[in-house]
Amino acid sequence: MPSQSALYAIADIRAVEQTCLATLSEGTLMQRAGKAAAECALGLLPNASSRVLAVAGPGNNGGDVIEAARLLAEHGLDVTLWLCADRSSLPADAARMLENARSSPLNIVETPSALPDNMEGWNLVIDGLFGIGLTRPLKGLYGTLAEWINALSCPVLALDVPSGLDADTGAIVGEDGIAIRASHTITFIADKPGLHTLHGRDYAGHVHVASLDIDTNLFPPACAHLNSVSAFSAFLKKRPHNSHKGSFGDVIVAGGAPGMAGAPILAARAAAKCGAGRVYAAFIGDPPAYDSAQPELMCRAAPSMDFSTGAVVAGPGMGTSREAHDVLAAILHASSPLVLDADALNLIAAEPGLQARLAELTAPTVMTPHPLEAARLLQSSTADVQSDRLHSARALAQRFHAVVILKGSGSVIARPDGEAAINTTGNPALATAGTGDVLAGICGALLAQGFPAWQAALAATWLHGHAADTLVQQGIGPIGLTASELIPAVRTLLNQLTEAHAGNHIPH
Ligand SMILES: NC(=O)C1=CN([C@@H]2O[C@H](COP(=O)(O)OP(=O)(O)OC[C@H]3O[C@@H](n4cnc5c(N)ncnc54)[C@H](O)[C@@H]3O)[C@@H](O)[C@H]2O)[C@@H](O)CC1
Ligand SMILES: [K+]
Repeated sequence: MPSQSALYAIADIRAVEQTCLATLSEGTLMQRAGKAAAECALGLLPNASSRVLAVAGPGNNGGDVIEAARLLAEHGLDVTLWLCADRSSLPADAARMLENARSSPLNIVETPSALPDNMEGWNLVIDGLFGIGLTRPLKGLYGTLAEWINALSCPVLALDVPSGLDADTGAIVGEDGIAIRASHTITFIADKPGLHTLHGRDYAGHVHVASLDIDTNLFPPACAHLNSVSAFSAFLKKRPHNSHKGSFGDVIVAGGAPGMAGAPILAARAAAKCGAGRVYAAFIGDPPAYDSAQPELMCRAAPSMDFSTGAVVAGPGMGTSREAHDVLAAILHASSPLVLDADALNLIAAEPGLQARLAELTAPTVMTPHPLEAARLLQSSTADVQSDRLHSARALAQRFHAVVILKGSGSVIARPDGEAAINTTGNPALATAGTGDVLAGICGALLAQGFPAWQAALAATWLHGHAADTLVQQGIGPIGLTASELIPAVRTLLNQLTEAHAGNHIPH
C-alpha cells in the first residue's frame, strides 16, 4: 500500500485497477471492497439488530455495495438493498455479486419507483450509487435519492466516493448538481484528492482507506499528499542556550494603508509569537507610535524601511495605491525571503513589471492567495480556480516560481516542480477577517528562522488549521473565533511540536 498520506488521481487508480483485474480472479477486488466496506459499516452500527439501507447504482460501485450488504445481512443485521439500476445491464462483477446475494437474507428491492415516506428507523445508509465512474450530474431517481438521504439523521457511509462528488477535484458534478453528504467514506485502492478539498471535507466526512491488498509496486508516484507534521518536522529545531534575538531572524510586515492598520499588526503579532527574533510593522499610512497590546513590535513608515534585513511579509491591508506599489517594488528588489499576501497579490496581478521581477527571485517565496486573488493572478474566474484547486495552485506556483498556498477548505500547497499537498487541519471558524494575516505572519516567522519556503508553507498551514481545531474543541468557535485568538494557540502548538520532534543538535 502506498503511504497513508498519498493521493491518487482517478486515472492512476484506474490504471492500478486494470493491472490488478488482469491478474486476479474475477470478482476478487470487488469482494475485497465489499468486505472492507462491511467491516467499516459494522463499526458504525449501534447493535446486532441495526437496520441498514444500502443503495446500489448501475456500475461497479453498485457491485461493492451489493457485496457489503450481503455480508452484513449474513452477519444478522436487518439490511435492505435498493437496486437503483436495471439488473440486466449491471457489469459482470456486480451481476455476480447480485446473484450471490439472492440466497442471503438480504431484502432486495429492485428499481424502487418511490421513496418511502418514513425517514426514521435506519441506523446507517450505505451509498453505492456511483464511484469514480461518475460522468454527469445526479438526476431523476438518483438526484431525489441523494436529497432524501441528505435529509436523514443517521450516519451515511459512502463507498469509494460520495455519489455526485468528483474524486479528483472535490467539485459537485453539474452546475446545480447534488452529491450525497456522507459522515464517513471508505475509499478503495488509495486516497483521492477530491475527498479532501473544496466540497470534499463536507461531503466525505471521515475518510478511511482500504487498499484491497494491492501490491505497492503497481502504484505510480502519488499526484499529491496530505499535509502532515512529518513533512516539515525536520526543520523544528530546539533552541541553544547560547542564542540571542539575532539568532531567530527579523520579520518585516509591510502593509497598513490608512484605515487598514489592524492587518499588519495581526501578521506582526503572529510572527512575534511564532518565534521571530525581532518584528517590524511597516505602514503605508502613518504608523502608530506602538502596538499597546504588544509593544515588542516596532512600528515604522514603510517607504523608509530597509527590506533586505529579514523575511518580509508583504500585503496585509496594503491597499493598491501608488505608494503601496512603490513599496512592493522595493520589497521585490530587496530579494529577501518573502511572503506575498492580500493586496501584494492584487498589485502583482495588475502589473506585468512586478510579475517579471517576482519570477526572477531566488530567495524563498511563498504566495498565499484566496481563490479570488488566485483568479486575478491567473486572469481567470474564481469558479475556474475552484473547479480544480490542485491544478490552479500548481499553475500559480509554476507561473510565479513560488510556493503557493491556495486557501480554502482543504488548502492546497504547491511548488513550481508540481509537488502538491492538501492540508487536513482547519475548520469554518477560520472563515473570518484577519485569519489570513495570521497565516502570512506565521509563514514569515518560519522563513526568518530558516525554514525553506515549502516546509514553511506546509508548517504554517498545518499549525494555523490545527490551532483553530483545538480552539473549537474548547468551545472557542467556530462561531466568534477571532484571528487574534488564533495567535497564542499557534504558539502553544509550535512549542509542543518542537518539543516532540526536534532533535538535540544546535541549529546554525
Ligand atoms: N472493477 C472492479 O472490480 C472494482 C471496482 N471498484 C468500484 O467500482 C467503481 C467504479 O466502477 P464503474 O467504473 O463501474 O463506475 P461507477 O460504479 O461509478 O458508475 C459507472 C456507471 O454509472 C453510469 N453513470 C455515470 N454517471 C451517471 C449519472 N450521473 N447518472 C446515471 N448513470 C451514470 C456510467 O454510465 C456507468 O454505467 C469504483 O468507484 C469502486 O467503487 C472497486 O470495487 C474495486 C474493484
Ligand atoms: K458512492
